[in-house]
Amino acid sequence: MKIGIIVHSQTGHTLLVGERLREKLQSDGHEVRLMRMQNLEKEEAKNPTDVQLDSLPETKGYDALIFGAWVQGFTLCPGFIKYAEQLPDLGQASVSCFLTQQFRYKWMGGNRAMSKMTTSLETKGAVVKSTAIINWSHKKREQQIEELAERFTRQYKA
Ligand SMILES: Cc1cc2nc3c(=O)[nH]c(=O)nc-3n(C[C@H](O)[C@H](O)[C@H](O)COP(=O)(O)O)c2cc1C
Repeated sequence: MKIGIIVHSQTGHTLLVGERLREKLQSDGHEVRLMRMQNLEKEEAKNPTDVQLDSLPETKGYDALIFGAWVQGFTLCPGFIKYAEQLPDLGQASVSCFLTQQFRYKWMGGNRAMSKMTTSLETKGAVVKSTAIINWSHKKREQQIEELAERFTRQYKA
């Protein structure tokens, strides 16, 4: 399958998870494109309207899409909200989502951010199949990333 992984990553954590996922998907025989976007200038803007993105990755032309973003101020980073708002209709596409966050527990912003992330994509017609949250300071972070790559990859037929 042709799979697009689209991540918003400011300092590189979410990108790194995207890279791990790409490796796993590729080793299963998929054709994968990983696309990263970042905020320009006001890097930690709190309001999506104040965010300027360096790119708007294309969602067309893939058999499956995976989105990644991060937790900012106990909710979804505004850069991803801004990106999701401008997306075209995703036409019932099955998508998967993941988040990274610094804190060890998902209830410290992760769950709330994931709920926003899935809603923002569902508003565009997507059907969210799988979700995952990586807690960056958790001692089992490596295991979390491996589990994510394994579980997400299992959904697709090579
Ligand atoms: C302004 C700001 C606010 C943040 N707020 C939270 C938060 O509420 N909860 C949390 O767990 N991590 C928080 N973080 C940490 C990031 O979610 C974490 O470092 C994430 O992995 C960054 O992803 P990136 O490296 O892909 O940009 C915050 C980071 C920044 C810069």
